[in-house]
Amino acid sequence: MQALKEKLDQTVAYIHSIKKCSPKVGVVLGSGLGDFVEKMENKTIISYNDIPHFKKVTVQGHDGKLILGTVNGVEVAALQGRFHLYEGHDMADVVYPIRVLHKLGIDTVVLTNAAGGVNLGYKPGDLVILTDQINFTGRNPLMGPNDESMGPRFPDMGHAFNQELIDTLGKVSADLKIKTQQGVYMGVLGPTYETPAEIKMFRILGGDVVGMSTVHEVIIANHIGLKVCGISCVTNMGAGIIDQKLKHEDIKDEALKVMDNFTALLNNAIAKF
Ligand SMILES: O=P(O)(O)O[C@@H]1C[C@H](O)[C@@H](CO)O1
Ligand code: HPA
Repeated sequence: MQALKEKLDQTVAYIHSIKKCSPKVGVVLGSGLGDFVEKMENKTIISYNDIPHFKKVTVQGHDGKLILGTVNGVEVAALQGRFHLYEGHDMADVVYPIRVLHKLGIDTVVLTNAAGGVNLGYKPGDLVILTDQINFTGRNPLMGPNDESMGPRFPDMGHAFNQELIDTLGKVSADLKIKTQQGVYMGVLGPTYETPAEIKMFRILGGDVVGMSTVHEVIIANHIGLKVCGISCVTNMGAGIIDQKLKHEDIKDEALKVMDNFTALLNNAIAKF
């Protein structure tokens, strides 16, 4: 098997052959949240299909493009779409884009997703600044031999989401009068949505939102020393809270409805990161 470092070198060499760049902030855009890139400036767009060692995107609402550009003068690399374990990808492929962003030079990553509301005080359309996570997938991307040059064998996860970034997001949302919540992301494998009993259990366990991504990206980003923050868009209430049949199409549409607030929050926060 080709060594990870060699693969990363090839991927980054390809990206630099299209555009020399040194982004400060990386953004991963979850289901239905890809339109964030509309407001980016000086854009270079690269399809995942052309990027060596990137997999194919299979989930609707994930365009599969890397957008290099600027946001309020800050150099940003935005990933329009991600890979999920439930698609059948290997864990190494799921977290590979985070490694690529790191190798491109970012020091901060913003992980975004569509999620179900578990906290009964939330409602669809809420933006949730993530304060912590529960990895309920039973899988960890750091299983296997550890490369000490990338990070420690036993990474501390006591501050997985960076407090300064959380504070900045909170302050920017208050200044913009955009209502946000703060809460804990419960990461599951999917692809089934939850049963009402599972949602009830997640609430008891301390989850505020539930989704099928993000937790492994957070682990890798912490391992390699990135500053991490996360925003969930509550696209639906978790199963059993209201009588609603969950469909991915509706989830995408719901995410689109909050795009203006989501973009304003993120654009203004990035300028202060
Ligand atoms: O990539 P994210 O976490 O935004 O995608 C969510 C979780 C599932 O992939 C899908 C379910 O509708 O949307
Ligand atoms: O209710 C949900 N459960 C899991 N993942 C999700 N992604 C959006 N909504 C949900």
